[in-house]
Amino acid sequence: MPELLEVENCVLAYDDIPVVKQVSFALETGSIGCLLGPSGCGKTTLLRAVAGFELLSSGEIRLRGQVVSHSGWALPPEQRRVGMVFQDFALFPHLTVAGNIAFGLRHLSERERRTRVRELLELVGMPGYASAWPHQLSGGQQQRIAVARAIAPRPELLLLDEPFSSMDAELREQLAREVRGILKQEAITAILVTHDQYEAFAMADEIGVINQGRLMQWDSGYNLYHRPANRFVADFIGQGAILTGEVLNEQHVNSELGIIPGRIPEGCAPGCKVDLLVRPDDIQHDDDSELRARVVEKAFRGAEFLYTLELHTGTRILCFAPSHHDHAIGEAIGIRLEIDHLVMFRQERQTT
Ligand SMILES: Nc1ncnc2c1ncn2[C@@H]1O[C@H](COP(=O)(O)OP(=O)(O)OP(=O)(O)O)[C@@H](O)[C@H]1O
Repeated sequence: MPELLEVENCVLAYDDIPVVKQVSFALETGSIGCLLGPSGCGKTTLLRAVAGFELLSSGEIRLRGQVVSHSGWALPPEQRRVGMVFQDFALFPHLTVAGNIAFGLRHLSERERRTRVRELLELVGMPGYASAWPHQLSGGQQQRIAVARAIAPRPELLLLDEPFSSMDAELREQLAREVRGILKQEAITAILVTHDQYEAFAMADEIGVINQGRLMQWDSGYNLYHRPANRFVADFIGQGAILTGEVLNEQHVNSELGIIPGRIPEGCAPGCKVDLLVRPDDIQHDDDSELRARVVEKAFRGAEFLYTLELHTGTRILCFAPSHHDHAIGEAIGIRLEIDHLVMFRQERQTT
């Protein structure tokens, strides 16, 4: 059985300048994917191509195995059974909440329409709001109604373009989780576009990190954090420091933090220089450890402090410590490595 959506070797260009370069990924029915990347990386352009608003320079897009876009041709958006939710609340101000949700249901009888609107209001947790007007709703409520309106006609695929970006970080994550629950209940396949990794983690099953039009890695949030495919993903996802190391043998590397075991990148002989990714959770504060580092910055995070520590070499690393370990700036504290998988990349500049 084919995947619901297949994007294969897609290239998109504006004025002959490619902004999406050879991107391929696939989504199974019921799965939520995310295109994540910095501003201008091409994620909206790619989403618009999936919707049918942009023409491909080359490549192919298939829905249920049927080609809907290929070089220079696109099945029009209204023939794709694709729903969309945008960043700015696109509710019709002159229609009530019920009128907005019913907008795409004109093919149904009056009774069926009323039943579906009631069902969706329940689903988005706003059963008493049928006759409210959009301006009477909060931003989060408006976006919930926008989602209800988009999924009312049961699209095969729902596309969400930065739907929560005008909200503050906490509400954004909460709404992303809620909308995930709604989509999962209705078994709707969806693609979210965002530059916010926490929103992506809260909502998506699979995330594609894009940089300058190229897909760097398509993977679960867990793997992007713990097994980044390259330096860009390692820097973009989560926090951490990059240390320099030198390969000692097939299993060990020598670094500013001592000799550490890890999987040596392919083609790296002893003596090869590598970059090591060290996450804040890889470093444990331990008063009894001989390895010490100086506190240069600290940020209170409630249960924890995020310490920026300087090693004797001058390199800075990050460390979470329970907030009852309240150390002063300038103090040298004991640290211990607790690295499960050491992530390392071959340094690009070397020739050996
Ligand atoms: N209509 C257009 N004409 C010419 N260039 C465009 C057009 N739309 C987008 N671009 C360019 O294409 C590149 C990708 O834009 P796109 O909007 O897809 O990025 P994005 O990752 O969604 O960014 P953002 O998060 O800022 O919306 C950018 O360099 C942008 O300037």
